Amino acid sequence: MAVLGCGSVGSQVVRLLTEQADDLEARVGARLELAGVAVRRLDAAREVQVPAGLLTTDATGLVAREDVDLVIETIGGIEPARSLILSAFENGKSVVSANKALIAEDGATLFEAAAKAERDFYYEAAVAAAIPILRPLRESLAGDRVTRVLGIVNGTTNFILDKMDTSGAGFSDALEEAQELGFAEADPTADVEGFDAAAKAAILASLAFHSRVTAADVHREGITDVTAADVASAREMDAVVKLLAIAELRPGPDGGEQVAVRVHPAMIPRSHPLASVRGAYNAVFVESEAAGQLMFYGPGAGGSPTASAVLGDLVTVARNRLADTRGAGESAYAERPVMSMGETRTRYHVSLDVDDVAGVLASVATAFADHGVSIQTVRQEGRDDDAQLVVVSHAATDAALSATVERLRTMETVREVTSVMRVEGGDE
Ligand SMILES: NC(=O)C1=CN([C@@H]2O[C@H](COP(=O)(O)OP(=O)(O)OC[C@H]3O[C@@H](n4cnc5c(N)ncnc54)[C@H](OP(=O)(O)O)[C@@H]3O)[C@@H](O)[C@H]2O)C=CC1
Ligand SMILES: N[C@@H](CC=O)C(=O)O
Repeated sequence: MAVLGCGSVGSQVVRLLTEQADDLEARVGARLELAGVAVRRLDAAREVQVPAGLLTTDATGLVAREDVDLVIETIGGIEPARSLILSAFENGKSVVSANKALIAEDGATLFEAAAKAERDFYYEAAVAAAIPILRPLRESLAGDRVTRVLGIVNGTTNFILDKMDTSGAGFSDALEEAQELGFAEADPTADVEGFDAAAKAAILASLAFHSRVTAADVHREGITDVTAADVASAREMDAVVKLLAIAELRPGPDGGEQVAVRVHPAMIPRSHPLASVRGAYNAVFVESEAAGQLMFYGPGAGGSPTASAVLGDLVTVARNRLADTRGAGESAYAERPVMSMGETRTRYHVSLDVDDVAGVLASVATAFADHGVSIQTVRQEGRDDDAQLVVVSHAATDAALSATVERLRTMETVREVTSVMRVEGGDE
């Protein structure tokens, strides 16, 4: 067996493989021998003592070795991870990976290579780290019909939004604290701009709906524009702001079904199970026809939790290898089109700075009505120069809401559209 990468995740994989070698042998039925650990720099400080002579910078050579039949990829990113995984399959090895970015971008190539080589490709760690969610979607719920997946799948952004909610802090201060505590990376772009969650959403949607969904199909908005005022406004509604990954089956225009996938901040009622997911934790809420509502909760990041999921996959792959069989693979796909964001329906919370004059409420209501967006509630906050209207709509398409907002921006009585946020959960 070979481990590629020995960073946060790879080092914990190596640690568990070493510390639990006897238990793993008992569970698998054969000793899992570590043949090598590929890294970029031999002299880098490591969180784990790698057994002497196992570190190498020749990942390609390691993958091709005859005494390696399982490869664990924890390098991350697109290249060289993709070439190394493809090379592993070409050389007849099975692969376990934690690489959400690669699977969301080009999973199809990897699944086809695994199928052609008749080898396993498992990647439970790629979404929500320690939380078993991909196996339940692929196997446990394979006989049911999943209709919706709603997840908090990024620990960094959940920590930041939770901090903003509990302390009233603004985004920058909460991010700074997340970085000081080691939750957010020095370059937090992938997390706060929603790229990480979008990759996970693509993988969840693919498995939940047996469709091919890539990261490019996911509508993505991050949390950098979420303000302390948005969070306070959510609190007024007894709601909380979360970065949600949402994948759902929706009726398409031709009577068929489409897959709608998106990542954006949204207000959800505090009574919703996802509202109580605090700090850097993750949770995935699944709705299916027969089972009803299921929730999967736990640590969604970190070396050790992620290594737990990697090792789980490793045991499955090793058992399959011994039995000379392979898992179900990813071959059976329905061709469901991806719905454009404009057609996606949700509720909206719109805050406006307005002139405090007679008729302003009616003119704002008319702008919504003219675009077919039904209003659930309107409230005025403040007076005179400080007047604000907060409008919460019933479910409407994104296109209709965007057109409404454009109209509001042209109205003389509307000084500024200060915030537009989606509302999930509760009545449509
Ligand atoms: N960290 C987390 O909480 C989670 C991570 N993941 C996924 O796990 C994977 C690994 O993440 P993480 O451990 O955090 O990443 P790190 O950056 O901590 O580690 C990456 C490792 O890959 C090695 N590496 C980089 N380039 C090469 C190369 N060309 N050849 C050989 N080795 C190379 C690095 O070597 P060197 O040490 O010498 O620089 C390093 O050991 C990613 O796909 C990530 O998305 C999934 C869930 C959670
Ligand atoms: N950066 C991610 C960790 C890995 O998936 C997060 O913050 O959740």
